[in-house]
Amino acid sequence: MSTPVPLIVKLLASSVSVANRAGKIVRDVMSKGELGIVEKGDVPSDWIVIDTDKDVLSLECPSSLQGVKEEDIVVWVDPLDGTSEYTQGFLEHVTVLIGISVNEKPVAGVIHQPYYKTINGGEKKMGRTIWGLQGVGVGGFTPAPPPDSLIITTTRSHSNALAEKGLQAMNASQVLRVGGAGYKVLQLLEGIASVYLFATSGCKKWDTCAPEAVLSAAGGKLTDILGNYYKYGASEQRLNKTGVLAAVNNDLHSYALSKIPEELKELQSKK
Ligand SMILES: Nc1ncnc2c1ncn2[C@@H]1O[C@H](COP(=O)(O)O)[C@@H](OP(=O)(O)O)[C@H]1O
Ligand SMILES: [Mg+2]
Repeated sequence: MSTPVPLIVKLLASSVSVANRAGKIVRDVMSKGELGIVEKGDVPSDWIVIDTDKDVLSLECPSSLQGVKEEDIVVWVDPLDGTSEYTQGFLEHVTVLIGISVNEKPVAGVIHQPYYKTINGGEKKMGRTIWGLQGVGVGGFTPAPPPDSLIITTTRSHSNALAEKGLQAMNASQVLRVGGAGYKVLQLLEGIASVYLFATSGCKKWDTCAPEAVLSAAGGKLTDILGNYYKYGASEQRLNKTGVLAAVNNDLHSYALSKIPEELKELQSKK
């Protein structure tokens, strides 16, 4: 008799399949040029996903996650992160996010890019799926070390005076303005940017849960601009009031945190 697959691994494997299908639906909707409303009970049968990703299903579950029970888990889903960019045709920025938290902490997650193109032997493939699992690592792509100079990635469509103040204080060699929390964390993981900074409120739990899970599985860190972790329990407020600060390793995170002006931290903590 084979041993049962631990719940977290099963959930992550299903999330990979769900994200792949969701990505296909996003592409189909875009190519038809219409956003329909699906009534409850009228979901097309090909939207129902029953398969699970075989590679993820065979991952070894770390001992710390083996005994996790259903009531300890909250899943945060953003079916279309980078919405403004989606409507404006910046399709590479769009992601499907599924974040799995256990006892308020993101431990596993999926970032799917529906419009990522690969050409293999002349054959074009659309979409790629990146996953992370605490204590195991990440898959679906090849991580790269951070750039040599300080490159910040930040919002393209939701900036304000506070966000700009934070950016100025970084004195970065370059600021990249792109859409979506998922895409910005991928830029960190692929060595395109060093730090993700959004020094104001606006992001929600469903924007940061999967990116935080994937980033931390790769050794990175995502917090608010005070350096505190967000909690992902079901009763937590949806809004990440005190901004986002993320980096691919602890040193870069501490460095960026030290550069955020106290005045800005105080303003955020009083909110
Ligand atoms: N001022 C604002 N108003 C509404 N949503 C905001 C916001 N600032 C940030 N967000 C949220 O943060 C996510 C990432 O923002 P950005 O792409 O600007 O970095 C967005 O996800 P969506 O694109 O899924 O709506 C959006 O939910
Ligand atoms: Mg979003």
